[in-house]
Amino acid sequence: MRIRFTKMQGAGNDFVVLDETRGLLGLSPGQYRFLADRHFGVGADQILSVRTASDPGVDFQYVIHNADGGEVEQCGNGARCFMRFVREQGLTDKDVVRVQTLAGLIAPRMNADGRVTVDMGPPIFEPARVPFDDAGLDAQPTGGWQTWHLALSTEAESPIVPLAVLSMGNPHAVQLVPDVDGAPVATQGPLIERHPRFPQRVNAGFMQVQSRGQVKLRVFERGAGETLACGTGACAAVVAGIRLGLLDARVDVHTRGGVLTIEWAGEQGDLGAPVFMTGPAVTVFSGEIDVPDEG
Ligand SMILES: N[C@@H](CCC[C@H](N)C(=O)O)C(=O)O
Repeated sequence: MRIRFTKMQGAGNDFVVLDETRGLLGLSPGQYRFLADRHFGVGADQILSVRTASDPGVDFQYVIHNADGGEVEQCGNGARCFMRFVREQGLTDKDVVRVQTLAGLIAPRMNADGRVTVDMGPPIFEPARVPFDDAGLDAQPTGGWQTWHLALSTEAESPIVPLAVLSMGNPHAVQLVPDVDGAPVATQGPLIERHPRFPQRVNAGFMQVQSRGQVKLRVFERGAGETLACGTGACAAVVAGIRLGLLDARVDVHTRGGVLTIEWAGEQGDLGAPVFMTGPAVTVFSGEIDVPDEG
């Protein structure tokens, strides 16, 4: 099957974007993996599918697959690219669109400077909804909130890591590190991603706080490995930092691929306040590719 695609990136987190508004392509997990493959396919951290929505008042449906072929609930950098895609392809002329995702409704807005701001909805803190299995674990009071001290393996010398656990529609575990460039992302990332306490696996964030308004962040993403940036990871890290008493309500997150600005008014009384994320969304190229049949 020959398909048209658009390659996009947001702060270096890269995507293959597919227009399925005129009909579903019916791709299998293996075919998503092929598109994401950097040697045999196009190459991407995630595949984004743009579909029509059935609910009145909702403009589009946005479906996300990780590079490993698994469907996931949410993708922040992808949401900004989604917005640029539907505008550039003439699928809408609206400045704000309402988009259905597996995690609920989000609302990307195109700014005059070309960046995109996304209302990502509220963070989720209840362990069962992350999902995170907290049975028998004691939360450690930390800076006005809590962290969970998890042994990363059953070996005697296993590191025990304090993690802030929350969901932005998808699961995140965030730890504070003194120096993000020297952080053990490659070694601890896969262990945290597949820790048995996270039944649907988890995205593992490593955050260095530089000031109350500036952090550096690296994320080992579930289903994709370390990426140059993770939008939901940036939202989760900032929300965690605010709840831990370390950050103000507006924070610039410096990733390896660019800067994302995250705003959350939750500590002013309403933990259900939405998180806003602003950052770049860039089209790289478009093309066609033959996707092998499976079987
Ligand atoms: N890169 C994304 C997150 C994509 C999904 C994530 N890997 C997961 O499995 O939850 C972002 O920008 O948020």
